[in-house]
This record gives sequence, structure tokens and C-alpha cells, in this order.
Amino acid sequence: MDCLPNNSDNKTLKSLSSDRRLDSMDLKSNHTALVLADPAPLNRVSSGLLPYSGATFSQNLFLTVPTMKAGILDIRASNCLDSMESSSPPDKKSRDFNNDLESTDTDVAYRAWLLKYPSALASFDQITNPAKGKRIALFLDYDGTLSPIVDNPDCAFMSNDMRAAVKNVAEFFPTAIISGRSRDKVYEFVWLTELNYAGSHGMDIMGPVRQSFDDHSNCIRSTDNQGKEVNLFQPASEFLPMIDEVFNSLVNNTKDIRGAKVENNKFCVSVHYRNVDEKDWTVVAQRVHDVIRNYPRLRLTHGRKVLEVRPVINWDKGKAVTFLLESLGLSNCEDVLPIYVGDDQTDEDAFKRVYWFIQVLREGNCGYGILVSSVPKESNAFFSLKDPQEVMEFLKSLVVWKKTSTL
Ligand SMILES: O=P(O)(O)OC[C@H]1O[C@H](O[C@H]2O[C@H](CO)[C@@H](O)[C@H](O)[C@H]2O)[C@H](O)[C@@H](O)[C@@H]1O
Repeated sequence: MDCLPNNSDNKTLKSLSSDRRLDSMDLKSNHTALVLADPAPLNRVSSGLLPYSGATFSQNLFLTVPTMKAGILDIRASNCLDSMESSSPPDKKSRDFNNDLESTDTDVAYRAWLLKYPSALASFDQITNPAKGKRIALFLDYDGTLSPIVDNPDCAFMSNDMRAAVKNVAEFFPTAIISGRSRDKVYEFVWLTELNYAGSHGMDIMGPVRQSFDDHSNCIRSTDNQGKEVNLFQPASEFLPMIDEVFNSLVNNTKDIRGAKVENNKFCVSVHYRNVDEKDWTVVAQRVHDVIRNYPRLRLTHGRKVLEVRPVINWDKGKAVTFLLESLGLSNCEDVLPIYVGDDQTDEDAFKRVYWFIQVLREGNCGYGILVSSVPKESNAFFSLKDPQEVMEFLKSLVVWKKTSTL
């Protein structure tokens, strides 16, 4: 499917109850053991869909996977299909078209859900009051957060207004984008040099040079597009040849499925089924399953009408937040308040992490996760925004608040 940029300058173009927090966070005493997340939406997941419940963490970045290849094989294609369905609620347009009554019910359900996940716009003071005298660090997902979800992943452009809003907010707050896409690709969409970028679900981070990272394994010095020296952290670098191989196999194995699209995101691969007839979703699941059964060091996770193949390493968007905070010199500061805005399952790791970051290190403070969703779903976020349009309003409000704030 071809697409053209939607505008010329796309270059390529509660007081929340702490009880709820504790209920929803996976913050048991072993938080440092780092939970392997990526469940399907929490209220709909079937246990058979959690591929690595038997995995344990080794000291280093790699997960110890049960020796049986069945670690992955146990995700039967049929279970995978369940998860594809549960992680892909029908879009609002088709619901409205099919049944106005159902749409009304959905709106009622959404309003009820807002009681649990208040709008970050309506609760703006609740967010900014504790931020007075503190430095906000902003972390943004890309697809579904800064750009609307569209059928063709190559056409997920952000609007000029959104770009301007992100640029402005980055002038006032350290800002990073953490995406499932390859870092290069997300940069081509965003095209702003004022930000830090993490691609491949945080497995490819470019950040400012920090000498303390020189001894960090997987962290090297590099240069960015402007020739500036940067640190490049790629904890899954050894998986590159494997990911390329799997990408080619997946392309080959799915080429006869109408609408299926395989995307190489450098350290992970996305298999999109948004444009596949629902009756063929089982075929997609089966074909992906057939490929990754030969790769016990890869795992499968679910996003919005996408299956994602990624290395079995102890790293996710949440860890990327921690790494970036450290890169930005913000990890040991009493006065830092991280805010993470995202829409997808992989963002849940980051929602947990921004909460954990502050709560564990500094009693009384907290970071905020903001879920972008127009349908009710369980989340580790505290607040919500309905869609990228509301995300943009939120970013603009932060700038106005900062400009007018006396502290
Ligand atoms: O972490 P993100 O920046 O949210 O990236 C997650 C995936 O986003 C993209 O796919 C999603 O958006 C597409 C464009 O709107 C849509 O067509 C697709 O159905 C969604 O799943 C991206 O293409 C994937 O590679 C990312 O992993």
C-alpha cells in the first residue's frame, strides 16, 4: 500500500487513591527482579497467552528460557488468535456504524472508566501541583500517541501541529520518544533534533554522552545526524543477524496472506494484521508461530493488530525510561517527576516504571503514566487521554503552565 505524506513538511515523508496504584502496579517486593511484562489487556488475557511465564531472569540482560523449545511452542496459534482478538478491540467508527445503541453503551462505559483513569486534561492541576519546584521529564510513545493509528504503518505521520507541540514542550522539559519502531524510522516521522529517541521498544537508545556509561556493556560512542557525539545503547545488538533472518522468513511465510505486512524494526519485527480479513488471522498466527518455533531466544508479544517478535532479553520500555533518566542526569535528583504517555501494551512496562522510579527512591513523590485510549482498558497508568488530539492539548497545556508558573 503506497502513501504520501499528509502535508508538505513531513520530511519522508486522585487525588488518586494510592490503593488503586498499589492494586494495579506489579510492584511486589522483588521489583528489582523486573517483571517480564507484555500481557494482553489485563482484563481479557487468557493465561495460555503469556508465553514466558516459566522464564526466570539471569543476572545479566538475558532471560533464562525453559530449555524446552516449547517456551514458545506452547503459545498455540489458537491461543495467539485469542490474544489477537482481545488486543484488537473494534475501532469506534465500525462500532458506531454497526450499532448506535452499542455506541451509547460504550460511551457510558468510557465515562465510567474515566472515574478510574481520570482525564489528564481534566486533572491537569493534580498533575502539575506536585510538579511545582520539580523538573518534569517527558516520555512519549509514537504510534497511537503522537500520530493516529492508520491502516498503513508507513503512513503514520504526525501532524504539523503535533510536531510544533512536541518541539515546544521539549524546549521546557527534557523529552524522549520511546517507540516500537526502529529509531531511524521514528526519527523520520518526528524529525525533531531537540529530543532523545529510543527505538525497537527501547532496545536502541541514543542519548547524550555520559562518561559513566563508557564501561557499560552494549553502550558505545557514536554520532547523531548532526554529527554530535552521542551514546548509543543497544542491549540486543547480538540479535541483529537473527532478527534479519526472521524478518526474511516472516516476509516469505506471509506473502500469500492478503493484507499481512511485515516490518523490520531493527531489533524486533512487527507482523501487522490490521488489513487482513479476520477469518485469516489464524493463518497469520500459525505462520508466525511456524517461524519463531525455530528461535527459542525470540518471543512473541501483542500490540494493536500487530504481532511483535523480539529478543528474550531483560529489557523493555520501562527500562529504557530508567536508562534515559540516567543518561539525562536525572536519575538521582530529588526534584524530577517523570511523565510517560503511551497507548499500547508495551507502554505498560513504562507506566509501572515511572511509578516505581520515584516511589521506591523517594517517598512521597510519584511519576505519572498517562494511557491514551478511547476505549476502556485496564492499565498501570494513573491518568488517561482519549486520543492524539488530547495528547497535543496536554503538551500545550504543560508549556502554558511552565511559562506562567512562578516556581
Ligand atoms: O511503540 P509505538 O511507537 O506505539 O509502536 C508500536 C507499533 O506501532 C506501529 O504499528 C501500529 O501503528 C500503525 C500505524 O498507525 C498501525 O497500522 C498498526 O496496526 C499498529 O500496530 C508500527 O508500525 C509497529 O512497528 C510498532 O511496533
